[in-house]
This record gives sequence, structure tokens and C-alpha cells, in this order.
Amino acid sequence: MLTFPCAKINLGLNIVAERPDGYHDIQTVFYPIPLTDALEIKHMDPAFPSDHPCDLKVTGNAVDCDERSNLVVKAYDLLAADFELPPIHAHLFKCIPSQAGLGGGSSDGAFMIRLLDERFRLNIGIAEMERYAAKLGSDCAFFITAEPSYATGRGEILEPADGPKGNLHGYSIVVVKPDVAVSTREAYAQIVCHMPRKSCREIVRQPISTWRDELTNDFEGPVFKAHPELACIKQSLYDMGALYAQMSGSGSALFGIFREIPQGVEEQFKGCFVASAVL
Ligand SMILES: C[C@](O)(CO)[C@H](O)COP(=O)(O)OP(=O)(O)OC[C@H]1O[C@@H](n2ccc(N)nc2=O)[C@H](O)[C@@H]1O
Ligand SMILES: Nc1ncnc2c1ncn2[C@@H]1O[C@H](COP(=O)(O)OP(=O)(O)OP(=O)(O)O)[C@@H](O)[C@H]1O
Repeated sequence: MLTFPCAKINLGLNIVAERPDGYHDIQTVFYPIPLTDALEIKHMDPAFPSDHPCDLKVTGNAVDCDERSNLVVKAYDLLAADFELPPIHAHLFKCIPSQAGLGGGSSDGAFMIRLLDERFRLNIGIAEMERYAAKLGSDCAFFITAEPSYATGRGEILEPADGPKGNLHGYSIVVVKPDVAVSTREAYAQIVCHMPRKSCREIVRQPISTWRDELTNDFEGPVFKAHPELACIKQSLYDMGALYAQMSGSGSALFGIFREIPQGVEEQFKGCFVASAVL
């Protein structure tokens, strides 16, 4: 059985408070984008046994962690602790860039939960799958439904966000990821928390023309200071006609929302990972 874990962007991201558990309370709107990995599972072939009941093969882009730490295997282990799962082979074809703020690893973990639930008829239910996913990472719960969501808490408390779907339908997105890796943990450590004057949830209901002046990602200040080239990419997206441009999550990917995909994006951002799609 095959599935396609998608990436996300954050439309606005405010880090509002430090928590006693070492995490931060955030406010953000998660929006799924059509940039995907591919994830396949099948029963383990007795002719090719493995020392772990979830034998993972990764192709495409390299993932900088060992097999057991991969969120696909962690998702299997999490469910195997509570459900009887047969041994499986899993194949992850990795396309979503890592350390990009696009939630690629989180998506793989959440889609694995969905895949195991469906393939082995576990009947876990959405709310329970979201609870399992939140144990894998703060971003993971969103990917269980991958519907536009307003997220609070660590990022795992989700409510539907209908505004951006209507606002963004038919627009195009360009994602640019330079060869800069940003550690999410280190990025959070740079932040001075504060409440935004207006919630991103409200702003994304307004016309896109207002987003440039009102919607903010609190990571941009410290991350752009450490990597000024990211601010240049954001400015280039605006120069190419973006209606709105922002860094996603803690970076280093940036995205621009356009009426139509502009000419020459590949040439403009030579050396970067560049993807574009209609939303
Ligand atoms: C930056 C975002 O992408 C915005 O959507 C997410 O908040 C990141 O979520 P994630 O990658 O799933 O993060 P996790 O794997 O849960 O946490 C990685 C590290 O980021 C920090 N972290 C993460 C989420 C959060 N709400 N507060 C935090 O302080 C913690 O130091 C944690 O050890
Ligand atoms: N399936 C996976 N794909 C990518 N990275 C994974 C995966 N499983 C575990 N990881 C580990 O998690 C780290 C962060 O994951 P990833 O790069 O996808 O997140 P990110 O781009 O920082 O997104 P975000 O912070 O928005 O969740 C990687 O550097 C890698 O070590």
C-alpha cells in the first residue's frame, strides 16, 4: 500500500510563551502543499527477514538519521506497543528537503500511522491517531488529516482554518530551500516570546493583499540575522511578483504565493531546491 506524505507551510507563526516542559506555545496556521515524499509498506518477505519488524529502505534524498530514529520506524514502534502488527518492509522515497521547516519528517511519521491504521484495519480514529502522532513530534498531529489548521499549544492542538483555503485556491506557490540547515531546537532557543497583536488565524481570513503588512513568522528575525541570504531570497520572491512571501517554520525554506508561477524561478534561485505548484 502506497501513500504520499505532503509538506506543510506555516502561514504566520507566533511563539507566544515558554513552557515548563521545555517547549514553546505557538500560534500558527498549517497549510498542506503538493510537495510530497512517497511511502510504501508491504508484509515482510520471509526470504528477506530483518532484525527489526519494520525494515525501512530510504531512497531519493538522504535522511541524516539512522533507521531506528526515522519517524517512519518510530511510528511503527509506537503503534506496535499497543496493537498487534505483522513485520513489514517499508520504502520511503524522500523528496521533501530536510531541515527546511516543511515538516517532511513529521509528515512521514503521521502518514505511517494512517497507513498502518488503514492497511491493518486498526480503526484507531482521527482524534486518537492525532494523539499518537503528537508523541512523535509537535508538528505531526496536523498531518493526520493534513487539512488547513489553526494550531496552538506545542502545535498539536488543532482547529479547522477555512480562511486560507478560499483565499489561496487557484494561486501558485514557489518554495525555495537554499543549502542552509536550521536546527529547530536552536531556532526556538533564540526566540523572545510575545503575544501577537492580531492572531494569524484572523489575518489569514483577510484578503492576501493584507498579509504582507500583518502576517509574521517570529523565527525570521533571528534566523535571517544568522543567515542574511534567506532575507535576500524573500525579497527576490517579492521582486518577482509574490503577493506574500515568508519563511516556513524555523527555516530554511521560503515560499512565495503568486497569481501565476513566474518565469525563470529555477535560474533566479540556482543552487537552491526549487519547487512550484498550483494550490
Ligand atoms: C517550527 C515548527 O515547524 C513550526 O510549525 C514546529 O514547531 C517544529 O515542530 P517539530 O519539528 O515537530 O518539533 P519537535 O520535534 O517536537 O521538537 C524539536 C525541538 O524544537 C523545540 N520546540 C518544538 C516545538 C515547540 N512548540 N516548541 C519547542 O520549543 C524543542 O526544543 C524541541 O526539542
Ligand atoms: N522520515 C524522515 N524524513 C526526514 N527527516 C527525518 C525523518 N525521520 C527522522 N528525521 C530526522 O528529523 C530531522 C528533522 O526533520 P525534517 O528535516 O523533516 O524537519 P524540518 O524540515 O525541520 O521540519 P519542521 O521543523 O517543520 O518539522 C532530520 O534532520 C532527521 O534527522
